[in-house]
Amino acid sequence: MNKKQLVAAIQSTQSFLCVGLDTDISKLPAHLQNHPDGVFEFNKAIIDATKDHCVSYKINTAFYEAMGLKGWEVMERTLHYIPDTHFTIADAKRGDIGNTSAQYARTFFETLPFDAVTVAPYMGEDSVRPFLEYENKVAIVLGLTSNKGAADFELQQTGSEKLYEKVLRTVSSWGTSDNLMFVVGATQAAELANIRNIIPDHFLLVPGVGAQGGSLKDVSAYGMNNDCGLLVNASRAVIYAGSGEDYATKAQQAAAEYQQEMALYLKK
Ligand SMILES: O=C(O)c1cc(=O)[nH]c(=O)n1[C@@H]1O[C@H](COP(=O)(O)O)[C@@H](O)[C@H]1O
Repeated sequence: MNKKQLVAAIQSTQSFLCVGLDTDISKLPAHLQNHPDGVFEFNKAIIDATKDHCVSYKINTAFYEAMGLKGWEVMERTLHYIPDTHFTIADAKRGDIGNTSAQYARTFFETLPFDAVTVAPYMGEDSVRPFLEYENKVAIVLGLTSNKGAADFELQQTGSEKLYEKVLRTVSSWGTSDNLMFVVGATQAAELANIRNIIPDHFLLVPGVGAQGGSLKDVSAYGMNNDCGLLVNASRAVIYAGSGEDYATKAQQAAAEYQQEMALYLKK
């Protein structure tokens, strides 16, 4: 799925919700704990329940890598279960010397046909470039993250600007708003107006609403552009909205609540 199709999906669904499939085996509802394919059954039910309320799914690879061989297989089946009307993100936060990044790009764009992968910019242009060489694929580069540690480097002043501002300005010159997006944490809404001055056209992947306390209202007020330009991710707040046998219904309700609020902001 490309940017144009994503914008059309946001318009028709009236949602810019990305559901995060951070499926933690220890948090599965009791009746799935001993199921031989519990993680996939859980993901399948969550996708069925939420697909009408969201436009994207983000699979955080850590939760699957932690399961070993079986985890990769579950991740692949989950990816193929997501309808192709939805934008798929591998949240893998990769980035290495050029030839290694090329293998990461192959992993997440060819072997596993995701639409996008999250990328760390620390190693510079040659580490990001291989992800930009694919048509209709997107590198989502970490800009200003949602965590406390964002203060350690990203928010530090480097000469006339903060480090994350330098990252946005420099990385955006390596590609286009078609093949690049940036991560900005919902907990960083105060910086969004400034971020929009630097990158007015790029989509932002915004994690940090729900469990991390970020405000959807503030993110929408300061982060939206003419294309919407936002994919707001919620993982735990949706997939663990319930913990019993009705977990999928509870997830649907949580996703529908986000979607209803998003529809209001899209109309503004
Ligand atoms: O790249 C990310 O997705 C990401 C960046 C960031 O700054 N903060 C952040 O929380 N994330 C991811 O977004 C998801 C947030 O999960 P919840 O806090 O449960 O909604 C997790 O998969 C995180 O790894």
